[in-house]
Order: sequence, then structure tokens, then C-alpha cells
Amino acid sequence: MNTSTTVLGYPRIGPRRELKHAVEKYWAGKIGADELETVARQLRADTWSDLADRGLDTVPANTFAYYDQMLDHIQLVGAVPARYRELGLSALDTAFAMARGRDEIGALELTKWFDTNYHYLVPELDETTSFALDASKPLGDLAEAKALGVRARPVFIGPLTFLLLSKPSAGAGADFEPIALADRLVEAYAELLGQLVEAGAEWVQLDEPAYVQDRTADELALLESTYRRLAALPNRPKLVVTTYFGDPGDALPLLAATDVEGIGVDLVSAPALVDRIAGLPAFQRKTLYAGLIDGRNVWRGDLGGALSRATVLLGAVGELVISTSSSLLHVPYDVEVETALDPRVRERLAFARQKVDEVVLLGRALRTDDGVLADVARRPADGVVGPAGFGVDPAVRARVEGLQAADRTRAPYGERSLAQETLGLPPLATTTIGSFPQTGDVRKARAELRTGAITVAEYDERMRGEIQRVIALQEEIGLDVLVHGEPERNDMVQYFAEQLDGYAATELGWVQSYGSRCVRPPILYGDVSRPRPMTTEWAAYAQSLTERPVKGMLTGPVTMLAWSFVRDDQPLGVTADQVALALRDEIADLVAAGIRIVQVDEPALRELLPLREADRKAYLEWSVGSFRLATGGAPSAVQIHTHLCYSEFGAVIAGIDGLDADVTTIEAARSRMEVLADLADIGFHRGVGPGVYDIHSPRVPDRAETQSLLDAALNSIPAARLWVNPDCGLKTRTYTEVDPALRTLVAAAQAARQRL
Ligand SMILES: CN1c2c(nc(N)[nH]c2=O)NC[C@@H]1CNc1ccc(C(=O)N[C@@H](CCC(=O)N[C@@H](CCC(=O)N[C@@H](CCC(=O)O)C(=O)O)C(=O)O)C(=O)O)cc1
Ligand SMILES: N[C@@H](CCS)C(=O)O
Ligand SMILES: [Zn+2]
Repeated sequence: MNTSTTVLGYPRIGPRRELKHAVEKYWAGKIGADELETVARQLRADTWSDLADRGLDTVPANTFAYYDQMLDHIQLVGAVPARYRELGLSALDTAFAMARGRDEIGALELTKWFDTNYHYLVPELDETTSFALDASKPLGDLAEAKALGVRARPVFIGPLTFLLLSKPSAGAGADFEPIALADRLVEAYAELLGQLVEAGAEWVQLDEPAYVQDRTADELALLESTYRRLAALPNRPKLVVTTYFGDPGDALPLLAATDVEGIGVDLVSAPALVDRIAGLPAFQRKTLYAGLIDGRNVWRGDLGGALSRATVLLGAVGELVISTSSSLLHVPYDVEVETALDPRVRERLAFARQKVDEVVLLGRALRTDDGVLADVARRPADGVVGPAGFGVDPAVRARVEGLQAADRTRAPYGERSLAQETLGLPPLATTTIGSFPQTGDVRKARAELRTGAITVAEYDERMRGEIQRVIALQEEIGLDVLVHGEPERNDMVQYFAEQLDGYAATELGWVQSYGSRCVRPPILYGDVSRPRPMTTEWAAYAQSLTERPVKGMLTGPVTMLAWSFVRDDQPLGVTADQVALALRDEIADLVAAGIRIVQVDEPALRELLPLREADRKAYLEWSVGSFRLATGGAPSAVQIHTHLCYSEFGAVIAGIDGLDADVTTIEAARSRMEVLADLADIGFHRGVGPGVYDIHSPRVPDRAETQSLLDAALNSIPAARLWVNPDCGLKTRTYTEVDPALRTLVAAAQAARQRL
């Protein structure tokens, strides 16, 4: 038999977010480490059993993580920064300290995993880093899988991707680059592979997705030499080196030239790889892990097309493993439980479990001629927009086709900033990013509304009460530009998606975003339009409570796409323009309701940036264009804010400038204000608020810390254009943290004003 089936990775939060609930209870001191570990072990066992029962030949192991796989990898290779080691905590609590900060010690930086909405913790390395292997976690996994009788393949971040995603620690030399540690790190991998083969691992998967990004000649050479070296080890399991989310380009033949037994590729994002692989004779001696089923979008696979590709590959490679294009971490567990979904949408969807079934079906179709083959081959490619015009809106299409360049252009910034002087804002104006803590009461109210325990009128009344409290608190603290606090929003994308036509929402389609935090990405299946205003009542109510300006709060078109599962039957730019038109109408309604500042959040602008430079210009054109279409109708006196977070922004700094927002608030605290240099480089000349409060950590920063971040910002941005704000929304924090942190922030701004 020269075909088999697997998946590259699987969700780990549990079908009902069991892991999230257990981890949060552990943090709250409600359960101990033993109980947490029991939940985790059960989740791993349930996953492996389900995957094996569904018919996969091998399953991934070591893909479970309490918080993040990168964080686990830091511990695996012994790269825990000294400040966390010195806390003298258990391994579990050390990991949580790195993830969340502890006492006076901040957390590691959190950033996007390639172009996904998953976030990893960024390892910090320097010349003194010495790796020391602790393989207890993957060895434990292997033993657990063995006890269940499943064939498990431990999965690890590859050494080069680990280094390429790391950053120099604060004390590193100016010229230090983490990749310089490759030699040292490969020794730790050699030891790891030795231990895994002793423990019975047949295959080990090393993920090198960093090689679908542009890489230097040296980095490419290092890929080849590293895998030659690992492949030459006398005592090791078989190795499969996988890339995903794009085309490995020049890395592919280099890897193929080494003696690693397996290579994994993403044939969904890079279908042309089929022909390249067929043209590389080295693959005749390799096992190809063929990523034929999409690991990160939710549409049912085109199994007929996948089968044709698999058949071509079968003749070109030594062995073929039918697999997913990436880990299934990025999709929800099971579409079968979504009974409230419109059947015309649901029948087009495959979540993780259904994707496993697709992989198994393809494998069976390739292996046997039992009729499945004919069935699969006959199955039509599933379009997104259905038959009989389902999901099609001719009026929306006509409006997009009729767009002109002028629709994306406001008056010049100078003219706008003059007109906005009527807002009467001081230098170093203080504001927040939008959300205030989503308290237990707020979430409970929403849960009660869902079950029918309270009426819509009661729910609205509770939300108004919350808005009243939040406005009064902001006035008392002394903030200049207020927000309504977003209590009525379950999520900044889902909330809008639930009100837009062309979008569907799930009930249990949770996907891990970071740590214990999950999102339910809505499904954008058809043409998008806005049947009625979405936010005006809440915004107008909040504004009626105060003389100070209240920001209207919207989620921008790029982020609406990035954090949804989006139709793939038309260019993203067209879909983004449809969303933008809905937002443009919303802004007009907000302005008509008396709102003078509107914030259009685009935290995902960087996230969707293509991984290869060559594709970026076209992306920035449509993404920036859609934001400008959304905001382009706002009168000059209306101040447009945007907000960005969860990324390093150097690569999109010109795009941020292109948004032409009057004020840009941007995450900066955790990365020690790195973004300031990028803004200075392009001569950014509009209002900017680099975050001075790291809201991803439960730590409350003290006055000196906040002041020093503000001073750093004042060194490169004139006070008249500098805003003072947190890094991001406060929804994940508690009032005991937010209240003192905001008072500190306002005090720091007032003190700095005195010195002007
Ligand atoms: C800004 N970020 C976001 C990203 N993506 C998004 N789609 N949204 C974002 O905001 N990507 C980048 C970052 C990632 N950051 C976060 C931050 C916070 C969360 C988060 O808090 N997620 C919540 C779930 C939010 C939600 O949808 N809440 C719903 C459902 C609440 C719920 O679980 N209800 C319980 C009952 C509760 C009770 O009775 O008290 C239930 O139904 O069982 C709501 O508020 O209605 C999380 O808990 O993980 C995510 C990403
Ligand atoms: N307005 C949103 C932005 C998060 S990126 C919030 O404050 O939560
Ligand atoms: Zn944010």
C-alpha cells in the first residue's frame, strides 16, 4: 500500500471549549493542576480516538497545548527567559507566567501566527541562550496515544521556523539575530529525535511554514544543511518536513535534495505545486504529505478535483499521504451540531470532523475501486453561492460595479484637521479603544436572552445601564474622548455579521484565538448588505449622556473578512467593497445621529498581508481601498479614527498611512514602542496614539511605567498629534485592573501636558 491518510493538526480547545473553562478555573484558583491535567488528558484521548475511529491511518500528537504550541516549544528546548525561570514555579505555572505576566514581570509578546487569527507567544533569545531539552510532554503524549492503540506522529515547530519567529531579547547585542543559534538548537532537536525513536515514534513532523515567506539565500542554505544534518542522524524516526499557508518556492527542491523521508505541502493555497512536484525526480523517493483538504476555511472540499490531483501525484512520488493543507486548529470542530444554520449554507460546510471524513474518503477512493471512487469523482465542486440565486444580491453587485475613485477620497488632511478643531480636544487627548470589561453580568444577560429567560426589552435595558456606568466612569476618570464600552457586542466581528445579510453565524463554531480566548468566526457566504442601521441607537444613547464626544465604533472591512470564513468564489477585494458599502451607510447614519468621531477598527490589516512580498501591492490596494470606501463619505468635521493591534506593523506602515484616518491608535506597549520608529521613517503626519497600557496582561502598570512609555512617544511625536490610550480594547480585563490603569494613564497625560 503506498497511500495513507492523516491530518497535520487538530483543534484542542474541546468541542464545548472544555479546555478554556478548565484553564480559566485553574487561573482563578478554583481547581488544581491535577484536575486541569485530567481535563487535558481526556481531550487528547477523545481527539485521538475520534480521529482513529473516523478512519485516519495516523494521527498527530503533541499538538495539544494549554495555551500555545510556541510556548510549549520554548519549554521543550529550554529557552525560558531567566526572569521567568527565576520565579521558581512549576513548569505549568512558568508557562502561564510567560503567557500572562506575573507580579512585576510582563508577559512575552503575543503576535499573529502567519496570516491567521491565531496568536503565538514570541520567544526571546540572545547570545547567552543555551538550549536544554525537556521532552517530557511529547513523550507523555506518545505514551498516551500508544495506550489507546493509535499510531501517533509527534508534531513540532521546526528549528528554523522557531528561530525565524523569535526575537532578540532586550539584552541581546545590536547585531544579534536568533537564527545565529541554529547550530545549537539543532543539537537539541537531534537529542529530541533520539528520545522519540526510542519511545517508538515511527514518524516525526517538523513544521517549517516560515519557508513559504520570502527567505534570504543564507536562510535557504540553512534549511538544506539543517535537514541534511538531521537526516544523517544514525538513530532517528522518519522525518516529514511540512510547509503550509503558501508555496515553499525555492525551499522545495532544497528540501527534496536532503534525505528526509517526507515533505508536506499545502496544495490548497498553492495548487501549482502538483506539477512542480511531478517534475522533481527526487520526489520518487519521498513520501508526500499532500495537503489536499483545506485546513483553514470551512467550505466542503472539491473532492473530484482533489482526487485528480492525488492521482497525478500518485505516479510522481514514492508514497502519498492524503492530508490537510494545514493544521485544523483554525476551523471549528463539527458542523453537525449547527442545527440553526440555514441548510443551504450548512450543506456547503465542512468543519474539522467533516474534513477528516473528506481526507478518509479521498484515501479510500485512491486505494480501492469499491465505488467510492466513482461517487467522489462525480461530486461537483461545491460553489459557495448556491443555486437559484441564493446569496446573490443584484443591487449590491451593481453598486460595487458603479464605484468611482472619488468614493474613496476625503478632503485633504489639513482641511479636515481644521474642521475638527470644533471638537475642542486638548493636546495629548486621552481615549480608550472601545470595549470596557465584558463582565459576568453582561455575558449572563446575553446568555439569558439566548435562552429566552429575559426579553429583548429587558436585555436592552441592562445594556443601557452598563453604558451609563461606563460613560459616568470615563467622565469621572477624566478621559477626553469617550466610548460606549461595547457591552452589547459578543464579538467585534460576529456582532456585525449577525446583522448583515450574506453572513451566517454559528452557535458552537469556536476557534482558539489565543490562550483561553476563542472566537466564532462568522461565515460570509453571499453578497453582503445592511438591512438596517446596526449601531446608531447605542451610540446616540451614549452620546446623550455626556457633553464629551463619544466615538462611534465599527469594525472595518478587512477585519470583517480576516476574522470570518469567507466565500472563495470571487476576489476578496470585491467582497471587502461590499462590506465597506454597508459600513459607509452606517457611518452616514451615525453622523446623522450626532456622532462626531467614528472609529473603524482594522486590527487585521497586517494579518491578511500576503506572506510573499510579490503579492503585497495588490493586497494593499484592495484592503486600503475598501477602508477608504467605508470612510470616504464622512464629512471633514467628522474625525475618523482607526485602530490596529496584534502585530508588528513595519511591513504595512505605508498601508496604514494610506488609510488616511485622522487618528490611528496602535498597539505598542508590549513591543516597547517599536512602531514609533516605523512611523517616523515614513514621516507619518496625522494623529497617532501608540498604546501605553498593555491590556493583554492582567498586570496593572504603575505610573512610572506608563509615564516612560508616554515620554518615549513624546520624543518622536509632537504633543498636538499624540493621543494617549491603551493598546487595545479592555473587554478581556476586569474593572479592578482597568480602573486604576486608566486613572494612571490620565494622570500621566495630565502631567505631560503640564510640562508642555
Ligand atoms: C481583538 N481580537 C479579536 C480577534 N478576533 C475576533 N473575532 N474578535 C476579536 O475581538 N482576533 C484578535 C483579537 C483576539 N482577541 C480576543 C479577545 C477576546 C476574546 C474573547 O473574549 N472571547 C470570548 C468569547 C467572546 C464571545 O463571543 N462571547 C459571547 C459568548 C459568551 C459565552 O461564552 N457565553 C457563555 C455563557 C456565559 C455566562 O453565562 O456567563 C456560553 O454561551 O456558554 C457573548 O459575549 O455573548 C471567550 O470567552 O473566549 C477573543 C479574542
Ligand atoms: N473596538 C475594539 C477593538 C479591538 S481590536 C475593542 O475595543 O475591543
Ligand atoms: Zn485592538
